[in-house]
Amino acid sequence: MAVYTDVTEPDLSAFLGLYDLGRLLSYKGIAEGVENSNFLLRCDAGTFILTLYEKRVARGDLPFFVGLMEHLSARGLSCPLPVANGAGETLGELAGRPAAIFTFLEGMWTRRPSADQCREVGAAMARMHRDAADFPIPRPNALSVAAWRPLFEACDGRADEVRPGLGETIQAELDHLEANWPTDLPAGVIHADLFPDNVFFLGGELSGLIDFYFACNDFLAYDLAIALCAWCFEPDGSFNATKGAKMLGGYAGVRPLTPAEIEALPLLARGAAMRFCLTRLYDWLNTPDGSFVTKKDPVEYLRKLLFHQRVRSVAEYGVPAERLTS
Ligand SMILES: Nc1ncnc2c1ncn2[C@@H]1O[C@H](COP(=O)(O)OP(=O)(O)O)[C@@H](O)[C@H]1O
Ligand SMILES: N[C@@H](CCOP(=O)(O)O)C(=O)O
Repeated sequence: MAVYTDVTEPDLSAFLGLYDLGRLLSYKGIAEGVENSNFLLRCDAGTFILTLYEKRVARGDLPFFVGLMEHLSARGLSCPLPVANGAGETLGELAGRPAAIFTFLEGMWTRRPSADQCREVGAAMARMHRDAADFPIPRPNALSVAAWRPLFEACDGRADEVRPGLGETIQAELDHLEANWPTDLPAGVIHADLFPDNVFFLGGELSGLIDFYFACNDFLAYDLAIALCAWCFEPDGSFNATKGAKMLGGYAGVRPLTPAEIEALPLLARGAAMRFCLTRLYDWLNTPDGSFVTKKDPVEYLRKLLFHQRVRSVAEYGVPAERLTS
């Protein structure tokens, strides 16, 4: 579930009074999501999403997230557009939380992505990178390589409760990643969580991207590495090279990769697998039993990490390097 904060009808009606959306017709909490409380709103003016920002989202970051969605929408990328109230403000306060209203995006996310959908996601990501290139607010990645060891240490030596030997594998991998992480790749604004549940499809076509709440400045190819992890493995844990080829080809068709990015991709993918293994591990160990939040399996990302550790070149993701450059 993701409704951590209750909203009463009088409070919501008063909040909506600041907007030009007509009367509140109905509202209900949305079960999906992890970070924030989301509600589906119906008003005279149509259907909208109300988001209440919860504790894990820093207030100081909200102008970056909301501003980025405005910026990308203005460039024609399909993503939620923050709705301004009568005073021209897109961020307000409701039920003691920062709150914003967004346009509703039609479509559904896919649980079993096809190879063609992987290609569409790769291309959409590249367009997002291009469209965000002149977004003026910076936000360093709070979950990049420097954050991984502290996150692991915050797990208090309990990794082996999840799987015997996991702690040792993570230690060794952190040593490798810290010693070898690139310092000089093309960088810009990345989504940083472009998983299947954050991409909507409608009638077979990609209809939009949502959930920009991990977006930040980092290496562009790291975003692609995250998506490779999230989209191109099958439920049995095997890597699907057809999907990998489509994803990388879709991206490079819009924004060709540099030779340095291509060489770094297996390492970036190891980092991506480590990042999601660690955040899931932390949540796994720290989410109380009986909580409404669905815990995500850290071992899924351990397996992906072990796969990427064996990859020697991008060709093993399904596509020869020369097809990814201009
Ligand atoms: N603009 C939108 N249009 C349609 N549905 C949305 C929109 N924003 C969020 N949702 C719905 O709310 C769910 C949770 O949103 P998300 O941003 O992923 O939350 P969280 O940041 O808490 O993970 C999504 O899976 C989707 O069903
Ligand atoms: N994609 C992350 C968790 C973040 O969840 P989201 O609902 O905000 O996309 C993971 O799978 O670990």
